[in-house]
Amino acid sequence: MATFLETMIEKARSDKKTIVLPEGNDDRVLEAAAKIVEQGIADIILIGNPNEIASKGFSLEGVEIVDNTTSPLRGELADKLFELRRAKGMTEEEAASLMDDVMYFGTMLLKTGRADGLVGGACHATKDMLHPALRIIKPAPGTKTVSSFFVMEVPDCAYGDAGTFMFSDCAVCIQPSAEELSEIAVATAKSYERIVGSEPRVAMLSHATKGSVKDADADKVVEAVRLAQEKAPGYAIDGELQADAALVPSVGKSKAPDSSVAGTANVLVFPDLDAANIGYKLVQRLAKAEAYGPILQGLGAPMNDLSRGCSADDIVGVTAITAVQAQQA
Ligand SMILES: CC(C)(COP(=O)(O)OP(=O)(O)OC[C@H]1O[C@@H](n2cnc3c(N)ncnc32)[C@H](O)[C@@H]1OP(=O)(O)O)[C@@H](O)C(=O)NCCC(=O)NCCS
Ligand SMILES: CC(=O)OP(=O)(O)O
Repeated sequence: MATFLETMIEKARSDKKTIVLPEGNDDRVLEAAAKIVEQGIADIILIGNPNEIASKGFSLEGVEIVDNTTSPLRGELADKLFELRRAKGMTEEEAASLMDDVMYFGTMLLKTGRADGLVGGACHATKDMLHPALRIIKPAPGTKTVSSFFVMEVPDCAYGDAGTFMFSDCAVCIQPSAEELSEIAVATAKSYERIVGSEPRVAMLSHATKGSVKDADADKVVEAVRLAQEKAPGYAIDGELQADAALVPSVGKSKAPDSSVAGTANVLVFPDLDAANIGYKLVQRLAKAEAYGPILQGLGAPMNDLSRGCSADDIVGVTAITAVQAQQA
């Protein structure tokens, strides 16, 4: 059976999109760009200094290299950025100087339709790519809360969909309210359906299962479950569930016998960013899982982050997912 990544690569190839990789100064990004182009996954725009990139010796035939420090597009992109952000207090000088920032420059290539998606974050902290994403690309119409997910592929795992899961929100919302958590749950259910292609079973995680503990944190999840079920009655969404009750059929049956999700969850929604970010990194490192993401959901155009600990192959994977998101946009 094809792995998740093989499926994404095959889909990406079927209708090739153009993806910006803004961090042309990073060897892992150059290695990934060479692989992406060689495998026909996407057309790539690399941002960086062409001489420095050439000196690294990667096979980058067919890759468009744009130097943001000398590009003739700087003026046009700065003017457009100023127009977009002047009401929020940005000056013309600030917009012009942000063209030195590869994340802002790359985001403006996406905003002006020169690319279909962007993947960055190999050598930038998440907030450095979230700021241009949220300020320039902005939430898609009808979306209030932009959030993120990781696709986790856990080897030798009988839980979830034979070891495939989505974890959310591991990157964006620091301390989501019950309302925001319910939006995250519904958005991740939709993402699971669209990206993984099978039916989501969403567990909203807590340190309590079905009233076993009563406190403000557990209550927040209980309220989020109520709101999510109200917003999206067609999806299997349940909680509050502890992780073992969500994943393990026998524990689910004993702790939450009436739950439609307990013991079978493939989408895990964590109560806050601490739990989610720590949780995905533990599974990635201790269970040797592949972790693709963080993939942003709810943005007006596909723009995705990477962990600074990513490998070249992780960048290839996130680029393939971004290209598939661009096909679905
Ligand atoms: C996402 C994050 C950067 C936003 O920070 P912030 O201080 O709210 O950002 P700003 O106030 O500059 O907001 C920028 C814009 O985005 C909007 N925004 C912020 N978070 C948003 C969200 N989750 N969904 C939709 N819009 C959002 C704001 O309303 C604002 O819009 P406007 O300027 O057009 O009015 C912040 O929540 C954060 O740092 N998250 C954690 C990132 C991280 O370090 N993750 C851990 C490692 S992966
Ligand atoms: C998603 C994430 O945790 O990113 P980083 O490891 O770069 O902080």
